[in-house]
Amino acid sequence: MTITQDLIKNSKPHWDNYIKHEFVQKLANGTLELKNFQHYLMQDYIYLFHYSRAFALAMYKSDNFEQMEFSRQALNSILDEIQLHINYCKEFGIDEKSIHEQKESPACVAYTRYVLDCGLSGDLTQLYAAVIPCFLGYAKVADYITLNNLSVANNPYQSWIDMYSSKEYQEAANDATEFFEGLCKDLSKKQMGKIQDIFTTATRMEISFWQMGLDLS
Ligand SMILES: Cc1ncc(CN)c(N)n1
Repeated sequence: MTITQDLIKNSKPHWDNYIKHEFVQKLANGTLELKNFQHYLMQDYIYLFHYSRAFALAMYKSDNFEQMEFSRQALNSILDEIQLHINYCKEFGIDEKSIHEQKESPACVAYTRYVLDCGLSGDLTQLYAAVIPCFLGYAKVADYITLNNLSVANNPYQSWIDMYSSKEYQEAANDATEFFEGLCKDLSKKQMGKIQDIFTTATRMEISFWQMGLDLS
């Protein structure tokens, strides 16, 4: 069992509640109301802003150029994706002005500032423990939908599913996971306890993020 498989196992049942959340089920079967998806998408824009800050912090927390290069590439690809995200929002009837004018939801504040705090008060490995549930989790959500054939014909959210099932996203998630496992490999049992705690907390934050989409909170 890999380090990440072990972290996932120990974070159950939260991990399963994240991957199979009601928001995911509705997105897969096409019954998610547009207003819920729009709210989620708009908040995800803010989320991705702070997530980018987390990778900038990861560069600062790096011990060598190799580590710095990994986070630089991850940051570059998120920054490229932001424009795609804005275009994607437009397809779902959200204009750029309302994205910028919206208020950040409590779930988004809690999650993103938690991730940043892990990096500010901890080291690079702790910061990656907080971002891996996000990076890898969405690849697993897409796998869960596609491998179980949960998506329906003419699903309005198919492009979202396709984006996270894409070879590019899946490879990026695997690369980040491998990088994270490299950072963990010489940690003591006590240090791994802290990593588990962060990983599980970030997983619980992902559940709250889906719930925010459903509750329009
Ligand atoms: C909340 C959240 N978690 C994960 C992802 C996928 N990187 C995302 N866009 N937003």
